[in-house]
Amino acid sequence: HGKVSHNYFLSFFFKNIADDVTLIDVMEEKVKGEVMDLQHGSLFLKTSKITAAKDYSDTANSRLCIITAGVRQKEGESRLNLVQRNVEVFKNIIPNLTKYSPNSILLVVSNPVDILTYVAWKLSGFPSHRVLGSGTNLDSARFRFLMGEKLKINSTSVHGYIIGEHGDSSVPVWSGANVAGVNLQSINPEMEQQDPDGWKEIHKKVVDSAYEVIKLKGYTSWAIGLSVSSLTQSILKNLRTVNPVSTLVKDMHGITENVFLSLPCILGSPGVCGVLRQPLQQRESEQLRKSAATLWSIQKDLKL
Ligand SMILES: O=C1N[C@](c2ccsc2)(c2cccc(Nc3ccc(F)cc3)n2)CC(O)=C1Sc1ccccc1Cl
Repeated sequence: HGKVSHNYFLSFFFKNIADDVTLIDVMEEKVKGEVMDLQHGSLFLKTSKITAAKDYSDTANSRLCIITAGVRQKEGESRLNLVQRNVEVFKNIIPNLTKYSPNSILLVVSNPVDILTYVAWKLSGFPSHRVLGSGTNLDSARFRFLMGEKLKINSTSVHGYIIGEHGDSSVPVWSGANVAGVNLQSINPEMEQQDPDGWKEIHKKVVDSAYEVIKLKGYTSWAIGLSVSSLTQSILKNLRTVNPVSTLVKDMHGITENVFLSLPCILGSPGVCGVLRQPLQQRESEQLRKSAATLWSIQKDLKL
């Protein structure tokens, strides 16, 4: 809602992700103005149809529905209270989207993303492979950027996954961090323990930099927009790339509840085509199970 959500998607238009984009927002005048302003740039874009929806019927037969709507966390508001307010917002959005696009894929970006992806799954009744959350895709992008800075190697060649719960409690999979298959752990085995070059510091910087951007500019838009654009491209073009996104992880890594957490997923036109079972250290799978329990303790009380 407001200026942030639409900034998310400028990268959409710059990267020719889709040829037909419909924006819908409770701020009807705002979205009408945004779309007009984008249409005036058509000469310079390759997105043939940009529409401001007057109502949900204008979103009919969408292949992919991206949900960025949500209320902002109030000063000192508990996460549970924020979630319940966002559940009310989703009770409006999800049934309307699925009524007009019953075969679409739902991609949730709104925070807290792992819980709201579960909420979208429950409210939509869709099979779990057609409901995913941006999850730790942004966390992992920042992680690869920071490792690339440290190694002076382009982040596209520095591989590494942050999995689990998006945000403060995310889990870096150090055993998988590598350049050209050369595991960073073998480059300096102590990185887990003494951590001479501050590798542990990198995961902390992933979290701290989120707060730093908020402090400096008040919100985040470009990195999340670009990271969601890349997920969208893989789905709409059936690229089958592997990305850390929030998916139903029940029966994986000893998790028994219906919760959504990020694991490496193969993304294509069906949605989540597969989930990679990474060998995790005891400590890593324990953190996933701890997050699963935390999310379930909130989810079980939600009135859906
Ligand atoms: O880059 C961000 N910015 C946000 C933000 C805030 C206002 S506008 C955008 C951010 C930044 C910092 C904290 C934070 N916390 C939060 C937790 C639960 C919510 F429901 C909403 C926000 N959110 C939203 C968000 O999730 C991110 S990524 C992020 C956040 C915290 C730790 C690590 C990462 Cl990789």
